[in-house]
Parts: sequence; structure tokens; C-alpha cells
Amino acid sequence: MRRRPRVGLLLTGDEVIEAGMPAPGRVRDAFGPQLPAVFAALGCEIAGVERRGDARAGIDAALDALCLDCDLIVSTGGTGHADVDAVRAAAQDRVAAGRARSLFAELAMRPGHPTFALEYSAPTGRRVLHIALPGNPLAAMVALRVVVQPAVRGLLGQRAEETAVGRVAEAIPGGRAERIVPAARDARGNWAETSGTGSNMLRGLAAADGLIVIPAGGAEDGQEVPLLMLPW
Ligand SMILES: Nc1nc2c(c(=O)[nH]1)N[C@H]1C(S)=C(S)[C@@H](COP(=O)(O)OP(=O)(O)OC[C@H]3O[C@@H](n4cnc5c(N)ncnc54)[C@H](O)[C@@H]3O)O[C@H]1N2
Ligand code: MOO
Repeated sequence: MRRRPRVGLLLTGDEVIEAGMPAPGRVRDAFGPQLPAVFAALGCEIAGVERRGDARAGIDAALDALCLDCDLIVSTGGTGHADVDAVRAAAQDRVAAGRARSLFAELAMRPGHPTFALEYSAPTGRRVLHIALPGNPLAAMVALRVVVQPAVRGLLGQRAEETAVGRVAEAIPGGRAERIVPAARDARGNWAETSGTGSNMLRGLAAADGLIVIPAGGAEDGQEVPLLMLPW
């Protein structure tokens, strides 16, 4: 068995506060309280947690620090295409400078489409994977299940998981791309979307047993769709 992958967390956003009632324009951190436990459940060790605002210098410094000591960096926020989205900008500059290789720049799924991944050549000579999750809490947790969990299996030397299937309890509309939908099993063993599944909400995920994958055209009553069970 391989050693536990060392994971560095980079939580970004000027507006994120860690305690208390958020003032207008502020938001309480949804990731710090849960990601360490999720990574422990996946078999990883948290090597460091960096909290930074949106300033590029801070993001660069945090990435440099985490690269020295981690196998995997997982960041939250800053994945958009605007100038203020410093995580994507920092990653793009590293690729342009030959210090990193882009693995993918976007995903054809909702929520979570701005997720991207790259691999750094760290000064230590090690390769460090960076998976950048969006700031919206459900989008980030969906991308964690779809991308980060399989990556961790790879780092642990485990085989890719087999995709399960679930039968939807009733028709579910599609979207512009595949929809990844928090869902719970009903008494007959069929899967129904939980309530509170906006990409900024975690309520529907908290009540879910798994994520079902709804094709762009939607799923009909009783249709079998891919199913990803949740690791917690
Ligand atoms: N022009 C476009 N704008 C946006 C698009 C697009 O396709 N074109 N996609 C939207 C989608 S979808 C998402 S998701 C977000 C991704 O944006 P970022 O990764 O840059 O995330 P932020 O702007 O930093 O934050 C988004 C949202 O999440 C809140 N947040 C951030 N960190 C935390 C935290 N630790 N705890 C709780 N909430 C957090 C943040 O306050 C924002 O409300 O881009 C859209 N825009
Ligand atoms: O994907 Mo955003 O990733 O819908 O909240």
C-alpha cells in the first residue's frame, strides 16, 4: 500500500469569513469546515491549508508554498475567466512559462463547469497535481466527487471505480450540458433529486446518498442513469 497522498488546500476569496454572521457581500466559509474530513475519508493527509483573498500575489505565494510539500493541491474559487479570477490566471501563467502542463481547462457538466486541472513541475522535481474547484459550494463538491476522488484513487494506486447506475423515480429535465444532481433513494430504491440543489447551496447535497448524471436531453421516468455514490 502506498503512503497517504499529501493534500494542500488553497481556499480563496476576499469575501469569505470563517466565523460569525456574514455582513452583506460576505459569505461564511463552506469549505474549511468540511474538506479536511472529506480528504481524511478519501485516505489523504492534509499537508497545509492556505487561506487567501483574490490578490494574485497571495495566490502565487500559496501555490509555491504548497508545491514544495504536496502531491495534490485542491483550490476553491477564482476559476472564472475574469481578471479577478486569480487562480485561473496564476495557472495559465505557469503553463505559459513552461512550469505546468494543462490537463483540462473546463468540464461539460453543470454545476462545476469552470473546474480545471494542471500538473506542476515542482522545484523539488516532483510532479504536483492541482485541481481547481469553483467557489460555488455545490459546484465545488460535485467537482470534488467527479474529478478529485478518482484522482486520489490514482495517487493511492487503486483501480478506476466501476460506474454504478440508478433508476430515476420520475422524469428529470436536462440542461445545457450533463447535469450532476444530488439525489436520494426512495422506498422502492429509485433515485429522486433532493431539494435545495442550486449551485450555491449544500442543503440538497447534505440530504443526498449519491449524485445522478442526467444527460443533456433529460431523463425519462424510470430511466437508468450513471450514479456516483458519496464517500461520506
Ligand atoms: N462570465 C461568466 N461568469 C461566470 C460563469 C461563466 O460561465 N461565465 N460561471 C459561473 C459559475 S457556474 C461558477 S461556479 C462561478 C465560478 O466562479 P469562481 O470559481 O471564480 O468562484 P468565485 O467567484 O470565487 O465564487 C463563486 C461564489 O462562491 C462563493 N464562495 C467562494 N468561496 C466560498 C467559500 N469558501 N464558502 C462559501 N462560498 C464561497 C463566492 O462568494 C461566490 O458567491 O462563476 C460563475 N460566473
Ligand atoms: O457550475 Mo457553477 O459551477 O453552476 O455554480
